[in-house]
Amino acid sequence: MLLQLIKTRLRPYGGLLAALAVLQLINVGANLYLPTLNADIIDKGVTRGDTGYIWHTGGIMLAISLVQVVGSIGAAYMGARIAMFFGRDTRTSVFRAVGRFSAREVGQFGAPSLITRSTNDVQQVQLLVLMGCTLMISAPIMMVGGVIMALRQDAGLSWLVLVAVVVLAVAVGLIVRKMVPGFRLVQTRIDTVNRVMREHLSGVRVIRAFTREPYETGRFGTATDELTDISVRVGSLMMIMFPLVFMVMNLSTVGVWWFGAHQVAAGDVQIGSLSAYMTYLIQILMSVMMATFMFMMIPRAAVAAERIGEVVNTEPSVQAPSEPVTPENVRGVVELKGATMQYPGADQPVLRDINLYAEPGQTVAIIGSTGSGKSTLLSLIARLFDATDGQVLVDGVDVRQLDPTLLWGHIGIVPQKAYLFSGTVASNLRYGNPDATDDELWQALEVAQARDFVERLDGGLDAPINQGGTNVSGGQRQRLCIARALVAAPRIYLFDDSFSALDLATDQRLRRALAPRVHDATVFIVAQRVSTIQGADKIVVLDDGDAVGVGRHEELLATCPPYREIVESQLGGNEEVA
Ligand SMILES: Nc1ncnc2c1ncn2[C@@H]1O[C@H](COP(=O)(O)OP(=O)(O)OP(=O)(O)O)[C@@H](O)[C@H]1O
Repeated sequence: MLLQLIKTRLRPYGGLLAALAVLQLINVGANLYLPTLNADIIDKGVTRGDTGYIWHTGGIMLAISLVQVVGSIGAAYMGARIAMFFGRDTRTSVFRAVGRFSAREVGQFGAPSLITRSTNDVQQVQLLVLMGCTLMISAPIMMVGGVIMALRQDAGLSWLVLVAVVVLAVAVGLIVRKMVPGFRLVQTRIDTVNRVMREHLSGVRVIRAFTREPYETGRFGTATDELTDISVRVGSLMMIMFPLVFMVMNLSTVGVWWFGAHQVAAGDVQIGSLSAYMTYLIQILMSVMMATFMFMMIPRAAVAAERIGEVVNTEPSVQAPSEPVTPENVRGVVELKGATMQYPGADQPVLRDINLYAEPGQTVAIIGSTGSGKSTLLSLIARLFDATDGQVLVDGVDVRQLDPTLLWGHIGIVPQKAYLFSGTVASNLRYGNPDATDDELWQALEVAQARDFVERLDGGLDAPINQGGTNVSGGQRQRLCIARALVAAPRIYLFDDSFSALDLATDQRLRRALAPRVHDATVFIVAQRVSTIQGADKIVVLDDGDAVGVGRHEELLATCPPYREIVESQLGGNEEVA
């Protein structure tokens, strides 16, 4: 997964990678040549007292060092650019994948995990790419080149290099194997910390009201302790690597001096060659150490890449058809034929065999007890979920055959949990219609009974709105969401309990103003209050997923006992209210 992700994402940067390879070659080539020149200065210049040779070779060394500096800086710059591009592209791909998800997939991963995956996980792989750009090319060349150059100096001590490299490689391999499961746990525990933190922030008022701070602090403490615990365990393994590398390096150096001194004494090797050999051995072991760095990062990046891959490769359950039907004009006729819906993992359907027909100009109200499936029914129309059985049709076409973007473009949804985006009142209202004029925004606000309060806001239409709309009241938020749907002027309106935060008088005024505005659209209203819906053309009474009654208010009063019960409980038998 890791390799595939890196390959796919780096494909567009072939040119930059080639430039990086050239710069790395220059850098490493210069690094490898310098000790040989140094040996020459000692053996041919210093020992023979040839000052001219020392100056000449020293000059060449200086020039090569300059080239090496240029190569090294250039390679670092290119590597950083490639890694940044990689991070940006991968984050974008995760963001796009999440954008295609239906509510089902978002629920499956959970928002905190999706955030960790698009930030921390991407960063882990990005770090590896950065390291890779710096070491992937230079470390192997340095290793192989170092071995060749060392052999050229003195073949008698090559067994030492071999032993050192094998000992290091085996030890590192064993440690890395132990680290992989640890890294997986680290990422999962970061998810948990994020989840607890998110819940704490969103529920801060409830936590205070119920004085549950000690409990929440405890919960957060446990989550961070668990993360610390596994991080320390993995970190300890990581820390073993450095002393190990240095121990091998130091022992090898002692070995070279020990055995080399005997050879110098016997006159088999010159002192300059031994010093160059020493430098090459250090270079070889340094490159093994650099490769070790990479190996340390690979397991964590592999886990992160797997988690990114899970998001990017998850097929959304709500799929766009391969050959979508694209009607020229959407009228907004909605029909449900035997629609049944069962959430994944649930024992039984939350909606059973729902049949319903609504056309433009009609208002359909849906009423029923909590959890009876009202929001789910609206979700089916908007194709936020697909019916597990039966059909949902818009203008006679199964919604699964329609291009989802086209369908959503004709649906104005006011969700039960009113949500506003960070920005201004105007930017929120224009969400579904960026070209709407200020006049149109004011008209929509007027219908939604929000004109007065927006006029009073500092800045009016340009008044700032916080993320989620937390700087306006629940009722104001609901009215802004209604206005937002009106500005988009869709063919089908879905109001999911959108009037619940309004007082009775405002609710009544809003419905009166709304009626002429949506008279040629198909309107669905989910409501708890009978007064909100009793004028509807059709009322659907849901009871535990079954439509136990469909008809007008008077009809249902006469024929549908569950409806009569609801009416009596709310209006005390006086059905003429509002
Ligand atoms: N994403 C989901 N995954 C699993 N079950 C769900 C999901 N959404 C809703 N449910 C379940 O489906 C049932 C119907 O939920 P729905 O939100 O449609 O009810 P509702 O009538 O709109 O309720 P309310 O009046 O409280 O808003 C509930 O029992 C709920 O627990």
